[in-house]
Amino acid sequence: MTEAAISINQLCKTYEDGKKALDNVSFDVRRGEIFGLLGPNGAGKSTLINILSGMVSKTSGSASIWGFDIDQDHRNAKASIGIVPQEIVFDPFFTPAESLEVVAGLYGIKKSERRTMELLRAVHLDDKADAYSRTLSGGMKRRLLVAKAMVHSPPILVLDEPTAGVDIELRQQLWEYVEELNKSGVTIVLTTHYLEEAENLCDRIAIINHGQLIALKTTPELVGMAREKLVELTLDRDISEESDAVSFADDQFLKAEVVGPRTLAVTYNMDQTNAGGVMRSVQKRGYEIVDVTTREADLEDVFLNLTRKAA
Ligand SMILES: Nc1ncnc2c1ncn2[C@@H]1O[C@H](COP(=O)(O)OP(=O)(O)OP(=O)(O)O)[C@@H](O)[C@H]1O
Repeated sequence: MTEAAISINQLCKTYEDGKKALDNVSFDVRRGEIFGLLGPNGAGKSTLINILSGMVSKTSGSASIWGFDIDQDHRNAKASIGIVPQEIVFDPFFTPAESLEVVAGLYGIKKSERRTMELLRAVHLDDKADAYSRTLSGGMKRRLLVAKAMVHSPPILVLDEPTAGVDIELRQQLWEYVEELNKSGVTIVLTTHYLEEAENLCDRIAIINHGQLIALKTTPELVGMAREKLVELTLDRDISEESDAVSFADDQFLKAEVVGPRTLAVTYNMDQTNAGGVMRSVQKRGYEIVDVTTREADLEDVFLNLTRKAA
């Protein structure tokens, strides 16, 4: 049996003030995958990651990292994971090279086995090796954090909102590096608010909301859950009568909205009808259709639907 990279079992966390941040969460992250942990603000993502890193103590349940229980085999569990924190924390008086050397020292890595320059090159910071960290841009600081998390060559890298405040080009570079790491065998767990990034990068995605796991599926399965489609019709004349739009809504469509004087947006479920059905319904009321656009649901729609239902 191949062991999971991370195994989480009935994990609960209630903070001292009574706030229940995790409510009986169980799931596995498989070895070698890119796993996305999504959820709205305050869902419990950071709490979960902080429990794995040992920064927050759990209330009940269990978790193991690379087969090592976080309570019983704390040292090995910690050695198996590298965490890129949400907040930028670093010592402004160290250079990037020194920062990595300090971390390597903390992990007891021999000087001959350190990979300081290799890591800096990987995150495109080799030309800044000897600059003061305080002179680095926000994006550079974040990339330095990724390098710091990889100093002890852990088999799992966890990135908690790694691209918040990072511009598009740097985000792209960061993801390229993350994908390279993954290809070399590193299991990746990331939390992000950028659903598009999760959709492009992740093999599987878990969604948590109010401390509960509400979905865990492969990315295509999750996107496939979106059975809603939107068709926007431009008609030959103004949709003057309010009753026209309302009656479209009666035709088993999920929503019919007048979005412009001559434009009608209809949302329907692909299992119930199709764009042809929508157009027939409009034509039946005496309108000619001048233009049609359709939009497929994406991960964002699924995410909103699931979190709305669970609210
Ligand atoms: N130290 C704490 N004491 C009390 N409540 C806390 C503490 N840390 C977090 N919480 C609460 O627990 C819940 C989960 O927070 P958490 O930071 O894990 O969510 P999150 O999904 O990471 O959100 P975000 O995306 O905003 O970081 C929130 O309601 C939060 O206010």
